[in-house]
Amino acid sequence: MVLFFTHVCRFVVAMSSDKKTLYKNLNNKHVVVTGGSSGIGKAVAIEAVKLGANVTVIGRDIKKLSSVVNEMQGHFINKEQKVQYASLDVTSNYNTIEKCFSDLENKMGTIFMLFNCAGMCICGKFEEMKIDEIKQMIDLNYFGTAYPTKYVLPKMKERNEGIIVFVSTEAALLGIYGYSAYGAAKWAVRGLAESVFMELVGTNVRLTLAFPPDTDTPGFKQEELTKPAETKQISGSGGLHSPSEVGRKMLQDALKGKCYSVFGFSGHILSLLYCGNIDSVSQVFLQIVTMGFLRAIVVVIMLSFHKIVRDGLSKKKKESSN
Ligand SMILES: NC(=O)C1=CN([C@@H]2O[C@H](COP(=O)(O)OP(=O)(O)OC[C@H]3O[C@@H](n4cnc5c(N)ncnc54)[C@H](OP(=O)(O)O)[C@@H]3O)[C@@H](O)[C@H]2O)C=CC1
Ligand SMILES: CCCCCCCCCCCCCCCC(=O)[C@@H](N)CO
Repeated sequence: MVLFFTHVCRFVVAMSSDKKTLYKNLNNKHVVVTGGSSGIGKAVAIEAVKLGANVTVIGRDIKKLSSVVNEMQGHFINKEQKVQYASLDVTSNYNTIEKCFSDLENKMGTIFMLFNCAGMCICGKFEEMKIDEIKQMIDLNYFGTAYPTKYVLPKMKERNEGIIVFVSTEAALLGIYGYSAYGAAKWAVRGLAESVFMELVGTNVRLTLAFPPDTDTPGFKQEELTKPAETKQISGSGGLHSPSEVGRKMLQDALKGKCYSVFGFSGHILSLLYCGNIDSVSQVFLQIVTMGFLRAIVVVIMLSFHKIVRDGLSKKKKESSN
């Protein structure tokens, strides 16, 4: 029985990740990575350099940016390759974003790929979040993705080529305790992607929506400091992944023109169940045949998450009565 289940799972993962690569290298192509100075974005930037791309990394802190530029130079695969950074707060108003992106294109050519990796998570129960934090989550995670995308999208459509990547989270496939303000912003990113998918039908422009699980980045280490115990326990069940593994997979999926990029077992299962756009015939087939069964499994998992929350409540009650 266990063996059968393992084989079925392997088959499911293999089927849901089959697709051919549209672009084998990125020679002479300009790739922009927001949040490219740390964590997942930095891993993506380095992988893109290894494929021959000219890469721009965007962030606020110039020290971090210039150190990544140095690191990227160490991975050049041809003499013509160029890298640069731009210090930009992606929560700025649209005019500022537009000006910065237009300067970048003047310096390094039209943008072929945009990775929206700038983002962060402030955890906590919704009623305990500061008003500023709730707004910051939307400004950074949603508008910080929507505005750069608004800039590149019409140009890509005009040239009829280009790839955009949105970085959401597994916590936008399932509502999770402690990820309320952050999760909502990442659900908005997912919502934007789902509509843009249909607006791209009939064009060669591609959008990839990524759902990373916990990933061991500087941002993750920071968020762990204030993360509620319940959130740690629930989120941890998706495992802890390395930024290079997540960055590489994200880039590969984007180069395949996939709508979705997921990581690990939990990501594959959740994406089958919470399906949106059509990625491949085999994936749709799998969704149709596994839907009921997977729903049952995820309900059991969700009930175990509810138990974690209930246990937390009784622990806090006990502590306050002592
Ligand atoms: N790590 C994880 O567990 C997961 C992360 N994600 C998402 O992946 C993305 C990357 O996360 P991760 O690598 O962990 O984060 P890091 O904190 O390690 O890196 C974040 C990057 O974004 C930049 N950034 C932050 N705020 C701004 C801003 N206002 N304007 C421009 N750049 C900004 C940072 O540079 P600087 O501070 O100098 O501006 C840095 O380069 C985020 O969207 C995150 O929500 C999703 C699921 C899991
Ligand atoms: C067999 C079926 C498997 C289903 C298991 C469900 C597991 C749910 C795991 C949710 C993980 C959420 C990670 C959020 C990471 C994130 O966004 C933050 N680290 C922000 O930086």
